[in-house]
Amino acid sequence: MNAFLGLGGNLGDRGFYLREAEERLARLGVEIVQASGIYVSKPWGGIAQPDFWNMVLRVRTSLEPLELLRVCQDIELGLGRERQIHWGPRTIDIDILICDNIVSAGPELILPHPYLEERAFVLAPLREIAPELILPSGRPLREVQGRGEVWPGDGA
Ligand SMILES: Nc1ncnc2c1ncn2[C@@H]1O[C@H](COP(=O)(O)OP(=O)(O)OP(=O)(O)O)[C@@H](O)[C@H]1O
Ligand SMILES: Nc1nc2c(c(=O)[nH]1)N=C(CO)CN2
Repeated sequence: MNAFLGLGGNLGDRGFYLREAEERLARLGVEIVQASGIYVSKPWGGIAQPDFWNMVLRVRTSLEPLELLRVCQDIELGLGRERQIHWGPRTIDIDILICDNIVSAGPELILPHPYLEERAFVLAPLREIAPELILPSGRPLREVQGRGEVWPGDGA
């Protein structure tokens, strides 16, 4: 399965958590095919909190989508992610954005990610690594901006 993952965090050493999440994914059966640069973004969703660092990975894995979700959640927990406020601050969040052309609306996993087209902090790094991508809705990625302020960071 080919997939895109969205990573982000806004607590602690944000560069460390992004790098560490990438390394742990690779160790747990998720091959990193391509990684975007790191982007800095204003918090999306209306909660006052520190700026985020975000990036997107193109990955390949033999895991099923729900298995991939578990791996992502285990890494989040291992890196000190605590679920407190919905859309609130966190050390690391790993969202599954797209898995092949799988569409699912299960209780645990919604694919494609429901806010994919609304989040500039996801669309900007995705555009860097997949500029020709046609989004699951049929819209070309290059024409979709989403909402929110995002700019290329200077790396970790
Ligand atoms: N595509 C997906 N990727 C990751 N989690 C998902 C997805 N679809 C549904 N979920 C579910 O969302 C639940 C809440 O996830 P989480 O606490 O990371 O939300 P959030 O990061 O605050 O918000 P958001 O998912 O909008 O980024 C998870 O327990 C997971 O079961
Ligand atoms: N800029 C930005 N804003 C967010 C982010 C994020 O990763 N980046 N994640 C959220 C919860 O998933 C809520 N808001």
